[in-house]
Amino acid sequence: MADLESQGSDVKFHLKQYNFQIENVPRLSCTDAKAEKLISNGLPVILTDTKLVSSALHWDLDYLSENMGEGDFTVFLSDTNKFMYFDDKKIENVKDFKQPTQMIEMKFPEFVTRLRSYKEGDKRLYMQQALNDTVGRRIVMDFLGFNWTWITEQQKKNKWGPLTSNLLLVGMDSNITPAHYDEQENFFAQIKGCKRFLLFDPSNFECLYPFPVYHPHDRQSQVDFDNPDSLRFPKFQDAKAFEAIVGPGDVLYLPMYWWHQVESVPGHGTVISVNFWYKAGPTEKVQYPLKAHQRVAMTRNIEKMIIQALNDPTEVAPFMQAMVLGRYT
Ligand SMILES: CC1(C)c2ccccc2-c2ccc(C[C@@H](CC(=O)O)C(=O)C(=O)O)cc21
Ligand SMILES: [Zn+2]
Repeated sequence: MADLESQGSDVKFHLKQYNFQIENVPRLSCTDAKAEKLISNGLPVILTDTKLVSSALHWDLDYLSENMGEGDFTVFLSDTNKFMYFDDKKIENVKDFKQPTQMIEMKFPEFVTRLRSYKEGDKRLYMQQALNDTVGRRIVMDFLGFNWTWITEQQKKNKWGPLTSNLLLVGMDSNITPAHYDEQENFFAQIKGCKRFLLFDPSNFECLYPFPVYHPHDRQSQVDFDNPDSLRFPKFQDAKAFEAIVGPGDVLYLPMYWWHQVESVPGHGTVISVNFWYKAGPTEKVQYPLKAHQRVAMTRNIEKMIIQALNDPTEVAPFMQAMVLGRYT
């Protein structure tokens, strides 16, 4: 991908500014031993030459419109540029929960028409759809042309579990996926346009204040990065971000449990990506001190146990406070 810096600092200028510390994620060739080492240690790295999705670098809205077939595709609509994930199975746990986005199904050509007729004030769109067998045969050929040899080798070397899905993501530039973490390993392949990732090590758990596990926004940060509430979230300013800007052909290794906020860089038009989510491998044997992501997994299990035992979300906080305040504090 053309080096962003060579496109002058205007790209940097477009990027939103935050007041936490930001360092760069390394950009390396996938043949570089340092890259292998980072991946095996569960550290993020941008790989510049995997050819993982070279067979799809010609994808654009017209090509996809002609070849994505007759299926329905999942599109999220938002009144703002933020597309916050929510688990609809947990909505009943939170009184008057306000859904931040609307999910609708539509044919690909309709999605393209709406994208192209977008004007200020309209709802923004973000398509997020697992690639399935309803797609046309050209897309199947492109999909089969992915560098499965390389990625399957990575899966084996790092003892990951099975590939669970390939999400096709087609969005508008300036769309933002707010900070969250996933419980799967992720090779994120950029096909068209640029995306800026802000990544945070799982040890930033205390700085990013995730919603309760029973909340529809489980795994998402409660902090509004554009207007952080320093009274409720005093440690947010101590968060330590790693920035990764990916363009066509780049693949970002996004380790499981790493927080990420994803911004589609303005001025590059439609943004197309495909991610490769892998289940975790067999849980590594426990060594002390526990790794940050193991603490996160443990915290989640304890929250789930308490919620199940009390069977009432509103009782969870008083229960935990009674257990800890004045006894462990
Ligand atoms: C925001 C959106 C469309 C969405 C809405 C409702 C439910 C789920 C999702 C969902 C899941 C994954 C992504 C891709 C990526 C973020 C990005 O590229 O924007 C990312 O986070 C990852 O690959 O882990 C994006 C989305
Ligand atoms: Zn994610």
